[in-house]
Amino acid sequence: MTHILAIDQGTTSSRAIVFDSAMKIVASAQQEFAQHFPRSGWVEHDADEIWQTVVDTCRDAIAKADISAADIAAIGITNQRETVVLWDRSTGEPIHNAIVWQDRRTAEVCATLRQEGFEAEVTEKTGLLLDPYFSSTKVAWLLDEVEGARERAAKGDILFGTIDSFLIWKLTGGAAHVTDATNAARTMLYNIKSGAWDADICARLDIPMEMLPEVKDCAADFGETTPDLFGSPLPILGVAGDQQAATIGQACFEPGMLKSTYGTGCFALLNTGSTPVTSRNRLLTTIAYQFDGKPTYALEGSIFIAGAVVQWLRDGLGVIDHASETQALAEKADPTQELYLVPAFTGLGAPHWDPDARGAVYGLTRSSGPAEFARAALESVGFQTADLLEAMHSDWDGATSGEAVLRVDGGMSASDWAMQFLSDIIGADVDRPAILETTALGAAWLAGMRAGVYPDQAGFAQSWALDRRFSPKMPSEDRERRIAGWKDAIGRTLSRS
Ligand SMILES: Nc1ncnc2c1ncn2[C@@H]1O[C@H](COP(=O)(O)OP(=O)(O)O)[C@@H](O)[C@H]1O
Ligand SMILES: O=P(O)(O)OC[C@H](O)CO
Repeated sequence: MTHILAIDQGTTSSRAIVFDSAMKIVASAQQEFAQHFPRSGWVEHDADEIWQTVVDTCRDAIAKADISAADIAAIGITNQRETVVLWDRSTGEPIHNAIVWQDRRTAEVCATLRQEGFEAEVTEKTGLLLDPYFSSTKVAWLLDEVEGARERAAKGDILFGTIDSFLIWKLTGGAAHVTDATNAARTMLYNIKSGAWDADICARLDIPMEMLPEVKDCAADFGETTPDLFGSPLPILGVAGDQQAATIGQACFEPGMLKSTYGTGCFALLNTGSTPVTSRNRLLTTIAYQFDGKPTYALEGSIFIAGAVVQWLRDGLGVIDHASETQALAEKADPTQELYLVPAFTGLGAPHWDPDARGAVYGLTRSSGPAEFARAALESVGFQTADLLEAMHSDWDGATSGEAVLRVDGGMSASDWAMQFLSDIIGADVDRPAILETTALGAAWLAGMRAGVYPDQAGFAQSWALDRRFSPKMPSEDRERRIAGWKDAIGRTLSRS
């Protein structure tokens, strides 16, 4: 029993990864599932389909690893956060499609609650902003729209959970209705300071507390899978939301340590230690991880478009066939042209939070072509990160102490060009680890540590290995000019400007 099975349930695909006793990946399986867009701005998933992809990929990964369930010491789960599932306690059937974190259907409700002055209380208690991104208003929407749901929820017959919670319910055959503190922290119903569901917020949104799961540490006993699923029962011993799992996988365990994950979007988390820091710059305060009942907090900045700007070059403009071609294009771009591409395709996230802004390109000349666009696209990710780090530094003194290093992961961190520009523009070292699967690694470590097969926190931190460090090379006057150019571009793009 030396292997660990990590389930990484993401927004577009489910993955299962088997790690061996040395925390090395031995096999993995991945399945995409359908995205449903019933109306403009609405995004749904079929939770049953997600469940099926999770079971299939787990079985597949176990088979590929050429082991049996009896060789697996524990399961760790990491998941897309905020997405809401409501299901029937007696049948385990979802009562509606899951409403995904990207879904904007509760924008008006949020605006009204904000006008009524509710945001201060929400931020004070949950560390979040009154935005449709988070779970709570989606839960309220479902209780309003599905006939009889609120009454049944009040009797405890309908349960709420984020994806981790729903998966655990299914994996354990309905034996456990639980979640972990990092997922709870994204619901906008959980008081991150007192560590409890907040009765006032639940009452204000008319959400019966009977439907909420029990909240546990990230490394805890979440239940055991039914024996029929994988051949023998497996304990679920680790759970964390995907961005928190990446923070853990990157071993950002000390205050001041910072990671940024570059997938479709980008999520940067700065460990601020045992005290929650309130942002003056509209960053989120969240729980990075929780052990022994003690939360460690983080400031989080979310950017909606990172790798997706590269997808746009491929699918929208058609100037590349593969994401990796951006490197060669950027290298041959005309150095005298300074294009600024603001990828506000779906509005701007932190620190601007402008849902109505739309994308723009500034500085075009007659000789601007694919190479200049590719370079501007990669640069936009660095500039957006610089905005987040500036906000973090202004929010928290600890962010500037010690050796400032940004640890990166996610698909886009494979781009050497983008990572060098990132280092140049933030003026700090950027470290890319040997294992880029940091999200799954984080979940696996939580479970393996709890099972006693993986090292403790200090030992795990020591095992973190560098692939490559990118250090700033850009002269400071160039950096200042480029940042000023970006700020000007952002200022022109904001819908309020
Ligand atoms: N070599 C590369 N250069 C630039 N961008 C890349 C490269 N490889 C992948 N990407 C981008 O990374 C993203 C995929 O990263 P991934 O971590 O798999 O994302 P997600 O988990 O959000 O689906 C895509 O948007 C893709 O455009
Ligand atoms: O599934 P991902 O990797 O796009 O991550 C989604 C985030 O958890 C949303 O907050």
